[in-house]
Formats: sequence, C-alpha cells, structure tokens
Amino acid sequence: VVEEYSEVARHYRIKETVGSGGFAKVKRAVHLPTGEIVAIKIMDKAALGSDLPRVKTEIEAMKNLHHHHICRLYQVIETSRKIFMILEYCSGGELFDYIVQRDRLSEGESRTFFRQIVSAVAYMHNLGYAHRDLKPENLLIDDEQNLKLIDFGLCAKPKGGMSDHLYTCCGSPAYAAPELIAGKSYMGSEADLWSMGVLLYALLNGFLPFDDDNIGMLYRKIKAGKYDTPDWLSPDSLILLKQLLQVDPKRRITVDKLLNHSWITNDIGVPVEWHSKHQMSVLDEDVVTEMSVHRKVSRETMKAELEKWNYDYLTAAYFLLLKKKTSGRPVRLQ
Ligand SMILES: CN(C)C[C@H]1CC[C@H](N2C(=O)N(C)Cc3cnc4ccc(-c5cc(Cl)c(O)c(Cl)c5)nc4c32)CC1
Repeated sequence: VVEEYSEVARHYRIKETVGSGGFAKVKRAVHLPTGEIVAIKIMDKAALGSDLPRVKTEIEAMKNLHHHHICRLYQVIETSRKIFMILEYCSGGELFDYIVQRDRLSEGESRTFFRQIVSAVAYMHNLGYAHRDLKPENLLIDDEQNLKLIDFGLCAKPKGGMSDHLYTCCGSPAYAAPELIAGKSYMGSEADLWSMGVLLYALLNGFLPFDDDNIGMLYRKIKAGKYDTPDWLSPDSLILLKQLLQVDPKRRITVDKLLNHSWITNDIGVPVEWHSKHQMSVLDEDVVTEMSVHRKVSRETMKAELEKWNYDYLTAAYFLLLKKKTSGRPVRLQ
C-alpha cells in the first residue's frame, strides 16, 4: 500500500481521519511546502465501483467552481488504486452539528448563514450548475465562521443549460422537492430552492419541516407541503418559508429573487453578493514571484505552467500560497 501513498506523501503529512462519507475517507493533512492544513478525501477505485462516475462529476464540477462559500479543490492525485482529492480544510465541522448543539439558531444567526448559502447557490446557478443535495451535512464551517458547500457528487450541469430537465432522482429524501420524489422531470435549480427552504426551516427550528420514519409517509408529507409553524417564527420568516416551500416548482421563488428579498436584507441593508471573490484569470504576482524563485524558473515559465490549471502540486501550491496571503500570513514556501 505504501506505493499508493508515495505521491501524496511527497507534499503532505497525513494526520488523523476526520470523517467518512459513504465511499470515502477524509483525513486532515499538512501541505509541507506552505505549512497549511488541508483535508484529503481518499477513495479506493475498486470500492467505488458504479460510484466512480460520481467522483469524476464532483472533481470536474469543483475545478470550475471558485467561490468563497464553496469548498476549494486544490489538487487531485490518481494512482493505480486510489483517488486523492486535496481540499480546503474546515475546522468547524458540519453546520448540522452546529444547529444540533444549539437546539436552534436565532433569526439573526440563521440570516447570516442563509445569506452565505444563497451566495454559493446563486453562483452555481448562474454558472449553470445545480447542487441537488443541499442539506446541513453538506455545509461546513471554516475557522472564520464562513460556510463552505461540499459534496458535488450529484451536481448537474444540464447540457441544454439550466432550463433543461433532469430525471435522475437523487439527494436525501427529507430535503427532496415534491416534483423530484414524484418522479417527474424537474429543474435542478428549482429543486435546490426547495432544499434551501428545508435548510432554512432547520436553521430556524432545529428540526425538519417534513419528517417520518416511514418513507411513504414522508413522501406524502412533502407532496402535501404542510409543515408546523412554531410561535417563535417571525411573520417575515413565515413569508420566506412559504415562498421556498412551494409544492408547485413554477410558483417557487428563484435564487435571483432571493438576493434582495426583504427577509434576506433585514437588519443588514444590502443584497447578497454572489460573484466570486476569487479571480482565476489574473494570477497573483506575489505568489508567482515566490513560486518562480523557489523553483528557479522565470516568471513567464511559471505563469505558463500555472495557467494550465492541472490541479497538480503547482496548482495546490498556488492556491495555498494565495490563501496565506489573503489570511495575512507570509507568502513563503519552505
Ligand atoms: C457525511 N458527509 C457526507 C461526509 C463528511 C466527511 C468528513 C467531512 N469533514 C468532517 O466531518 N470534519 C469533522 C472535518 C472536516 C474538515 N474539513 C473538511 C473539508 C472538506 C471535506 C469534504 C468532504 C467530502 Cl465527503 C467532500 O465531498 C468534499 Cl467536496 C469536502 N470534509 C471536511 C471535514 C465532512 C463531510
């Protein structure tokens, strides 16, 4: 097994396992050249079996998704038996656990988190992607209390654009839209907005709007679209939940309408900014300098290499040095 890890071990010191999701194991690791902490998602190709396409989907999607509320992919290492995804580390764990620990969140804290989710989803939808598995387990918290969206194994980029209908039923039942569980053709973006309604309900209440141990009963409740409204919910919260948890997808609010919705801007005053803060087209001069000096090549050569975006050790070093720079740490390679 050692030779399987030799490539990874060249640039990373692998630490403890921090979790496992289905067919993957996630470990904490240190990126040796920068000292930055990363998460490494490790998958065994043989064990993946029919799930291998899902991993390829996630990798291809994450290579195109660069947003401060989407978990960043730094590098992909594929050996004869394994696939390693080097990812942005999120020290705060899952939003799911955060809610459970607090019973439920205040409207203000729910708004802070929900705005970040809206920002990530608006970015994805405007790029033509639908996530299709939005839930608190797939939202991680980083060391600055920012949410990072993960798990793009089910995300779809319909060939014919966002108006194209999808057919594969997927995601987690409690968060699945009525049209999706009815087996009808559906729009990924519309299904995402329903899941965001379930997410907002979970933030504000600490429990799910539609829940039942019996899957048939659960589906009936989702299709009926009726949910409890505890007395701590404000009138504005009830209005927004009603617009998100619309059984008819054509009457459901769209993410663009969410950006400046009164509940979203309440107490904050400004609409949600969804454009990415990460400029991919322009390389950071300081990072290019450090990397070209460290590798003793010209800046032009280093720029040409970086602009291939191979998601190799150069891509990882670039992103991690850039992360150090934006966090105010020295842009240095060891
Ligand atoms: C239950 N889930 C379906 C999987 C679970 C696996 C551990 C993970 N984690 C944890 O559970 N901590 C407690 C620590 C932790 C820290 N940083 C992480 C950074 C990235 C990821 C990650 C995991 C998966 Cl399966 C992905 O596809 C992507 Cl794109 C990213 N997981 C992290 C992670 C949270 C999710």
